[in-house]
Amino acid sequence: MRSDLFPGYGARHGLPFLFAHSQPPGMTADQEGGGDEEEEADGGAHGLLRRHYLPSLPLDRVVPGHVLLRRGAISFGSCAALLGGTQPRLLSQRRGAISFDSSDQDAIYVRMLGDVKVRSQASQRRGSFPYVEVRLSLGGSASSGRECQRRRVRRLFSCQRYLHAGQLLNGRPRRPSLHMLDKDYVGQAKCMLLKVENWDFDTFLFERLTNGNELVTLTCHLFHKHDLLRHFDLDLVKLRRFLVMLQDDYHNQNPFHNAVHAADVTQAMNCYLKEPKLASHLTPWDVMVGLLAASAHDVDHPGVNQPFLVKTNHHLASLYQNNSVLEKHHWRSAVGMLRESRLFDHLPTDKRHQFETDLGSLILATDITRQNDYLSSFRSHLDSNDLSLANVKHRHLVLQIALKCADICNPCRMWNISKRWSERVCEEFFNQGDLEKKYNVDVSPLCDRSTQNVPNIQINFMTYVVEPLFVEWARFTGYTLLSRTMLAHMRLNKASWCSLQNQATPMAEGHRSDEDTDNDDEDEKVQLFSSL
Ligand SMILES: Nc1ncnc2c1ncn2[C@@H]1O[C@@H]2COP(=O)(O)O[C@H]2[C@H]1O
Ligand SMILES: [Zn+2]
Repeated sequence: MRSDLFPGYGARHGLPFLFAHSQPPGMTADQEGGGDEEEEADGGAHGLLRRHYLPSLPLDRVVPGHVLLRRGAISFGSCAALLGGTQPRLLSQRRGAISFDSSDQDAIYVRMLGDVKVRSQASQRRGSFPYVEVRLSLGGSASSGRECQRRRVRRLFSCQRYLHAGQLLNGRPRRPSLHMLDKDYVGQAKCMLLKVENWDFDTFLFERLTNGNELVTLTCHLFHKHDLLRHFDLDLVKLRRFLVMLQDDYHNQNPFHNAVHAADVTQAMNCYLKEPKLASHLTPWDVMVGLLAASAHDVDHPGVNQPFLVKTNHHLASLYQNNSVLEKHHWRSAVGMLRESRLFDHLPTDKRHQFETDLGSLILATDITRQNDYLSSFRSHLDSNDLSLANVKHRHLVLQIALKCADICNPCRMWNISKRWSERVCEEFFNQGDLEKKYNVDVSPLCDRSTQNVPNIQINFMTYVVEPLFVEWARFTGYTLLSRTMLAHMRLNKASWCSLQNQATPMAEGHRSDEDTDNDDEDEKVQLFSSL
């Protein structure tokens, strides 16, 4: 690995934050940043206490007070800091933009990129690696500084966040050319919502018609439709505030893992919740957990996969011990936002905790590396015909499977929509591969654009990941029209990719992309995708 993958160096040279988080081997945090270290009497039985003052790196930033209070972000919002323990700036370690106390296990979550203040400065970009460069290029002019300051102030008025979701204030790129057409677009978006239960719902179009507010608009609509606001006595303002935060924390610049994907998965989840076999047993609680898990399941996704985070020693990988790293991060981020929004403040504590636990268990099920565990459990229940949906545990398993299906349902959409998702997901893989080459780390399977092609990736993904899951789902639903439609689309799409495969860029010699999969058993083929 090159030394410039490591912190300090990364931050100073404008390299991605993703790389600016750990220490070069053999170097302490203090050495790294030239920070001071001093010994203080703590006045207690411990005698002398060694404290590490964190260095101020060029890209370091002050964490504003309101951020300290919000979301329990890292240690600065975790119990130790809130209860008057260690001060954030005196914490024992730093990782990239953020300081944290590694001994504090109460942190709710760690933000991927730093804090809100920073994101509002680089309002056009979110995400890990292009991020620092954008910041640097914005850093120069006084007028841009003033504009950033203004934006930051406006952002504090959180009511504006939901009134003007998706625009200026929440850091999403403004979309050109709507202006006078806004009203027409809103009308058309409403029309689309009338058919929100149709499988041919086009989330890309919905994104345009809602001017980038697809996730907020769709989820709010579904909450109304399922009468969840009334049932749980929810405050609409708080719900919108939560959803705007959520939408805001998806990274628009990810070709695939962005808020449109979240909206797409939420729409699919709603279709599955409507399946008669399931719908008749679902409680409002199940519906609410299912919909919110779908909306939140990839929040703050950095556009690279877990192996990438592990091999670049990303702080999230160590925080979550290299295990379901991204999924845990999505879950904890969502919990942080839920708490900040106070959406469930009126519910009893045990209910709130129950909701957070259920949300986590659904989101963690989307970890594709665990696909076979869930699939075998589901299959064996179907084989023995012992699923009882009156049983809360069985219902929960079915909800997990439903969310898994929703997460990878893009190959089961109509060709013109499905193809766009396929191209986007491969673009994200290849972008990661480009980064890996650039920084001289192993290129992940399927991420090398010089040896892979889209049709081949799609055919394998459908054959070894999508089809086995949807076949079982169809069996569970009793081969409903929706299940048959999805399988039919998937098979047609696969045939289309097969015919396109012949025209695709030939693989480099010795690197046929199916080479790795030809002689392996199904499990290994799934694992190939699991590494994504
Ligand atoms: N069309 C697709 N082709 C290949 N991989 C996909 C496709 N759709 C989803 N995936 C992968 O499936 C994974 C499901 O979990 P993730 O959202 O973490 O990341 C997703 C992608 O890595
Ligand atoms: Zn997803």
